[in-house]
Amino acid sequence: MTIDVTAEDAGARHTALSLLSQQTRDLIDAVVMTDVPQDELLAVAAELAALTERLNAVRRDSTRGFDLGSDGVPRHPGNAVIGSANPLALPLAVETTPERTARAELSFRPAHEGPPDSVHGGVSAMVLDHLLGHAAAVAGFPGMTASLTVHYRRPVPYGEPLVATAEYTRSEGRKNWADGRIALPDGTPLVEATGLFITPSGWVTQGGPA
Ligand SMILES: CCCCC/C=C\C/C=C\C/C=C\C/C=C\CCCC(=O)SCCNC(=O)CCNC(=O)[C@H](O)C(C)(C)COP(=O)(O)OP(=O)(O)OC[C@H]1O[C@@H](n2cnc3c(N)ncnc32)[C@H](O)[C@@H]1OP(=O)(O)O
Repeated sequence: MTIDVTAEDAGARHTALSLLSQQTRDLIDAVVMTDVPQDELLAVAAELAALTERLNAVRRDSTRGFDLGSDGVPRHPGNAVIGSANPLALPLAVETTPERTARAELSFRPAHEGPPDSVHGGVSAMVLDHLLGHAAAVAGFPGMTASLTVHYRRPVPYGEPLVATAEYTRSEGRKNWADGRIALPDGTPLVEATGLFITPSGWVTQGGPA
């Protein structure tokens, strides 16, 4: 079966994909938290296998594209952190200032658990990696993460409102740095990070990632 997706309204299709992704996030959390009997687990697994088959009826050859706007803001529906069409993404809704900052309100979910009752350190690092890179990009310096230094100050709770912030700090040639943190709403820092984002030489002449 083939479907000409270009014939569909792109906005409506994106809305539908976002809805499917959100439903899948809810499903993931339900799987992590469920306590239904074993027979029911097996029955749901069989239904899910059938649903997966329906989605696989028409598959893309490559993942959804990445687009960096002239404002430095990435548009990337398949992204693992911000992608509205990626069930693994929170998704993070990032607010920016053109000068150098990025900010997002977020709440982690049970599926992000690492130590008991708190968020896996790798998940926190992933969020900060993205947000720091975002801050560098809106400052005019998009780049690939070369290094990320993370300091874990306090356990990060899931299911509670948190705030992530990042700020571009400086550049040396193609090397660009940003700092950021995940904090409680009252400003108490939980995780702090510094990242080095290197603009690949090809991007300098092309004006951004292809
Ligand atoms: C939405 C995210 C999509 C992914 C990113 C795409 C676009 C980004 C643009 C905007 C997006 C906005 C927000 C989000 C942005 C980012 C968030 C997450 C991004 C990622 O998730 S990204 C995946 C993980 N990331 C990689 O997959 C990198 C693999 N790697 C490479 O692609 C190369 O390795 C590269 C490009 C890093 C450097 O390559 P290169 O050839 O340009 O560098 P070169 O060797 O010329 O060195 C030049 C100078 O940097 C120093 N230097 C080099 N590497 C260093 C290191 N690691 N540590 C410390 N210093 C280093 C040298 O010592 C020299 O220093 P000096 O000039 O002083 O001698």
